[in-house]
Amino acid sequence: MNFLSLLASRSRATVVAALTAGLLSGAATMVLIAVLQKILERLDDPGTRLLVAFIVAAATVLLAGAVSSVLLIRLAQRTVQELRMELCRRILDSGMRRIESIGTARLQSALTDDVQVITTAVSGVPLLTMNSAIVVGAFVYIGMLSLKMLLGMLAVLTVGLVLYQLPVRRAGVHLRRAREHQDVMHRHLESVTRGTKELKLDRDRRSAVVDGGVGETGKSLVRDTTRGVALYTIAGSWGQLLFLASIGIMLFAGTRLGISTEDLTGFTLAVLYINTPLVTVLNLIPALGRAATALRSLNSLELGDESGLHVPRPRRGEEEPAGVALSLRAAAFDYASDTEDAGFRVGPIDADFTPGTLTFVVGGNGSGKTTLAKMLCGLYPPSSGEVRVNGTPVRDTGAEELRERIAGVFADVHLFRTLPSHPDTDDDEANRLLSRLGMDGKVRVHRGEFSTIALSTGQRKRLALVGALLSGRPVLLFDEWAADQDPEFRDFFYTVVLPMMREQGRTVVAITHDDRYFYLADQVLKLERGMVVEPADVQAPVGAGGTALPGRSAQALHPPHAHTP
Ligand SMILES: Nc1ncnc2c1ncn2[C@@H]1O[C@H](COP(=O)(O)OP(=O)(O)OP(=O)(O)O)[C@@H](O)[C@H]1O
Repeated sequence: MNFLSLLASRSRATVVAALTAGLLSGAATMVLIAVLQKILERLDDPGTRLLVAFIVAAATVLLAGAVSSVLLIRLAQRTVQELRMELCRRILDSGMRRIESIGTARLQSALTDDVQVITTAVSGVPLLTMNSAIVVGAFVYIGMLSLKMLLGMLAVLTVGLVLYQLPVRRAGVHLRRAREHQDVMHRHLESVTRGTKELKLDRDRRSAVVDGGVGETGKSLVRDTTRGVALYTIAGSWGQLLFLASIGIMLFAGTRLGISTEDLTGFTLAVLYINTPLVTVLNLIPALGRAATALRSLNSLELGDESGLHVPRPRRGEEEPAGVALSLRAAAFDYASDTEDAGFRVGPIDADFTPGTLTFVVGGNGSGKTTLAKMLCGLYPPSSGEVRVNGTPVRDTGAEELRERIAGVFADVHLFRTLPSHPDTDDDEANRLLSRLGMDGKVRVHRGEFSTIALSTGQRKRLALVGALLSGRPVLLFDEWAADQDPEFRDFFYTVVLPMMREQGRTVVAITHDDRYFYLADQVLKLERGMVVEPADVQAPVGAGGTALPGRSAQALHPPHAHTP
């Protein structure tokens, strides 16, 4: 995707119409200069015909230019908006690993800085087109006056363009470097916004991030941006200088070359007339250079390629069993290593997760629990082996087919203000659930939207749980949901919520470290260094049957029944 094809790809018809109007404006410019020249030759009595010609030519220059600009302004603004939407879609269409390896700082930078730079350049396109048309029109006029003058002009311009390339190339190098500094800058800024608490507590680190990180990167960013833009400006001034020099050369050498005084007047008039449009065009070139760098940077993200996972959904609309069984068959996921060492492998794992069962995935930190969950959800395609949905390999159905059956609450959950849309969900049901989770008086749901999400970490997770339960998805996955909950709600989660979901025929998978509840599970998958190992005997603790909170029976919860999308 380059800058012009970006515009042209949106609406060819608009581009063609805008260019036609631009060309008309350029042609009218040519006529206008010719008319001006004729008027200058007969200043004592220009006559009505010249007056009418002047009015028509001037009106056409302005009107055609305005039409071209308006068409391009609309197109430019729509292009930027579509670019932003496309970028969001492509990010969400990309494989999780790709997103993780790009990192949030770079994605943020793409969605804000790059799109902003492109917006600036795209907004300049109408001016650029209109003024370029005027410049081209004037050139054609010069050619019509005298081929010698046009050739002389083109010779000067060719030398100018060749020399123009030198600073422009160098400017490109600086702008590309500046773009890289910008990514680093976003990483530092992310530390400031996400690590505020830690930075407030640690003066040395604060100084390292602010002075060393933001400060030093900022210096490099300022240096390379300034050099890049300055070089473009110098190149622009050089172009303008050559243009003016061509007037001097023509005026001094023109008569010796056999060019008439009238033609030389016309030439001077044309060159002076296009001086302002030319300066405008040359001033817009740095913005185009920056936009080209931003586009290259967007292209280098290589988004939207979830290899092997994007296949049509052949089973849409067909009858399916209410429950969804997931299974892993020799499924393994390999993390490539950044260093010389071998990366980390989770698997190969064979496991079944059947409807109406509760599986606990347990193991030490870094043993591979979350990775297994991501494979099971279709977020990570297995490096080898397969994930199956109701016995059909995901590779045959597409990961989307799997993902649409799962509601997950991950350890680093992002809470949306709105509940997942589900036909059976109503506000009352959501509010009943909120009340069961001790959130009444704090949060209400109105028209599917939480009244607030400015809550504690544990409370936000309760809201995410409400969303998952109301989603009606047949598979539920919780990654250490209870870790942030107080003992009362932790107990409620394990002894009421999870068994209730199981009773409804859902396939429930919970990653946990809470060994006192392991006895509640139908199966416990224990991971060690990426492999499933035999768990130690899981015993029901004394009095385990009485752990449900008084008055909070499974029946009192009333979440909707599992359904297939
Ligand atoms: N984004 C990543 N890039 C590279 N390697 C990773 C990444 N995430 C995890 N790993 C590797 O995979 C291993 C397992 O990570 P995973 O998050 O699955 O562990 P976990 O059992 O969920 O740990 P925890 O209990 O701490 O959440 C890690 O030890 C690490 O070596």
